[in-house]
Amino acid sequence: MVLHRNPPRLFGFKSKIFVTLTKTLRSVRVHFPMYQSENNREDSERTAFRRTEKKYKLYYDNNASSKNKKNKQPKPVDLTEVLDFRSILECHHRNLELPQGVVVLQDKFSSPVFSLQNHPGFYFIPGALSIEKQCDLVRESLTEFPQPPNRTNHNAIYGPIHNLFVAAKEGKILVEEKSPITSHECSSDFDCRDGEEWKFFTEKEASLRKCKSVSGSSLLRKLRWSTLGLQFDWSNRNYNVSLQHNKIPEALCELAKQLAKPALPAGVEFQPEAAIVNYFASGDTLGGHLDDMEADWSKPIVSLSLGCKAIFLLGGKSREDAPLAMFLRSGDVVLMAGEARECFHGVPRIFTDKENAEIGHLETQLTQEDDLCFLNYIQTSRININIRQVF
Ligand SMILES: O=C(O)CCC(=O)C(=O)O
Ligand SMILES: [Fe+2]
Repeated sequence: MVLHRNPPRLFGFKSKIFVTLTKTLRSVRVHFPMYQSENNREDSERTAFRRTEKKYKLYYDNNASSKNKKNKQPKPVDLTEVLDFRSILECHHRNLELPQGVVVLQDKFSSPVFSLQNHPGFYFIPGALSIEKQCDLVRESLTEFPQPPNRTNHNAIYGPIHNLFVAAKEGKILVEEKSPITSHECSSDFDCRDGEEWKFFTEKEASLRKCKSVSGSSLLRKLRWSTLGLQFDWSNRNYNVSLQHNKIPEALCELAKQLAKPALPAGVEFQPEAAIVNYFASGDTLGGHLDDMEADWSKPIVSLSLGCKAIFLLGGKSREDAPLAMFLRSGDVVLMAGEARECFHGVPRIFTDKENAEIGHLETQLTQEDDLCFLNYIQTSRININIRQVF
């Protein structure tokens, strides 16, 4: 599944208009399934960025004898060209050597900060987040961050959903109920669902209601994004300051301010105002895009990785520039500021198999009874939190 952040109803009658609109935008941050269709091979290989995405994307071996997807083997991928900042860090610790084009910024920081000669404004901090911090952020990303008034990809269909993670854990079912709410009472245009209201019920209660329903666990699996702080309106591609919102939680704000420092001149402080939390399951990708809706590009985007290992592609200012592939592991932090903000980037692959996911440290930490549900989720998922200053 390709990560898409537009309200799904746009795939209905509005889809043609929306496709035309998005094609005219300079940066299409969203990849639509129809753009990437396997039937449309030419299109998927059109640019250098697309070709590299295709190289690393998850494909299954067609020749595998079993038709059962669970037993299908992923096609092997050549990972020899993927930059690995963890081994660069280990090597640097051993003998202070660095590969050509990689620069180390500061060593007094507990984790060194790497930058790339060819990509000014891009910074990589391997293992910047402690294991405890990673676990806290995984828990928060699943319980607190998707809570209303924060919006998620589910808002457009179901309206605000409270306590999705707990409901999924308890086997609850979301059921549609007709209510007297009328359109003019809705909080925003793109959130109106003409008198429908969805509520969680136990399986037994839901079966008695005979209404449209969907399981909490299926909704959790399909959770693609949530937004914190100022809310981003994906259909209009702007921050809609009139939407009700909470400030970014204090601890996340402080963390982002600290982490942003290497990308800012001394004395300039980062002001976190909005964040996007991306949830990836096996096979999910985030297509090449630019993040260009913020006013001041000298301020970094602070991007935190949690859970399964991923491949991140850092391209140039054109999709024709061949991107650099690098691994992103749980605890790694990326900063993109200045010129790097004009560079296309995306995530073509996450690794959910035991050998490649590299989440052993989370598995040893999340052992308490209460944590098993988080462990269960993160063993086959990746979460990315990227924090922005909007104005
Ligand atoms: O998942 C990632 O590491 C990158 C996310 C990203 O680029 C975005 O949300 O704009
Ligand atoms: Fe991005």
